[in-house]
Amino acid sequence: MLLCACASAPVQQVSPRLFSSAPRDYSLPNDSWSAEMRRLYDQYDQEPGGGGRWKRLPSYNRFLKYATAGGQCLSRLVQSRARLFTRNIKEPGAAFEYAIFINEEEKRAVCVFQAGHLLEGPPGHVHGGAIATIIDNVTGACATYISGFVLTANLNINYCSPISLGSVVLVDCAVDRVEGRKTWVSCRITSADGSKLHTEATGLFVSVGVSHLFTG
Ligand SMILES: CCCCC/C=C\C/C=C\C/C=C\C/C=C\CCCC(=O)SCCNC(=O)CCNC(=O)[C@H](O)C(C)(C)COP(=O)(O)OP(=O)(O)OC[C@H]1O[C@@H](n2cnc3c(N)ncnc32)[C@H](O)[C@@H]1OP(=O)(O)O
Repeated sequence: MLLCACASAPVQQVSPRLFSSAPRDYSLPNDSWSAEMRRLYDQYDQEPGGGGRWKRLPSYNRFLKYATAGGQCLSRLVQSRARLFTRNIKEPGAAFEYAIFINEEEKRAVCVFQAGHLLEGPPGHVHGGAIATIIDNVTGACATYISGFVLTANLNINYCSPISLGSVVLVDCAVDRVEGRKTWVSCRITSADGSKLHTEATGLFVSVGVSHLFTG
């Protein structure tokens, strides 16, 4: 648990700045991307403000940047070293390469995901925990976009066929229902051409105030 003894600090005093002033956007193409990854990315990527159906979500390796105005609840050391799980390996292409696109009208999110060699589970294939991670990330982004700040309350996953290391797959999510604080999202991972089903999942996300993270 990362929260320290000062978890009872008044929430108003916790004003973490989101992202650094010039953060690297990890969702942009890099040299490790295969031609297939690039092709799918181009298929969904659209000009900002162009009125297209899909909007790419930028992706940074940290949520909180240590700022003098905030940080009462996490130690300076923890805050300065905290990194988003999916973006904490520096070598391009080694782990999670992905870009998430949101379709607000359809309440959908699609992620193009290239699974790197550090994600191995069964020989030559992606670890189930890594698959759960990308599902949590994409369904979480979809729920956040529709319902605001949420936490994952429940995730159910059926692993239908293994995903080869280095391959590119599509993670396709949709918000099924919103009821009060609860948002249900379903998800399918398929091969890039959609012909093969790798994984099916459903998630329940519960809306919380940011203060929930500091008060438990
Ligand atoms: C974390 C990153 C967020 C960053 C946000 C910033 C920017 C975002 C931008 C883009 C986002 C991009 C990507 C997203 C990235 C990553 C996503 C990762 C998300 C995670 O990795 S997140 C970590 C794992 N997650 C937890 O660490 C949660 C631990 N947990 C709790 O913090 C509480 O447990 C909580 C809050 C879930 C509920 O607690 P609570 O006290 O607020 O509410 P309560 O218990 O009353 O439940 C209210 C109603 O939900 C029902 N309910 C609750 N739990 C249920 C369950 N399991 N099954 C079925 N129903 C359930 C109740 O039955 C009731 O239903 P009803 O109202 O009908 O009675």
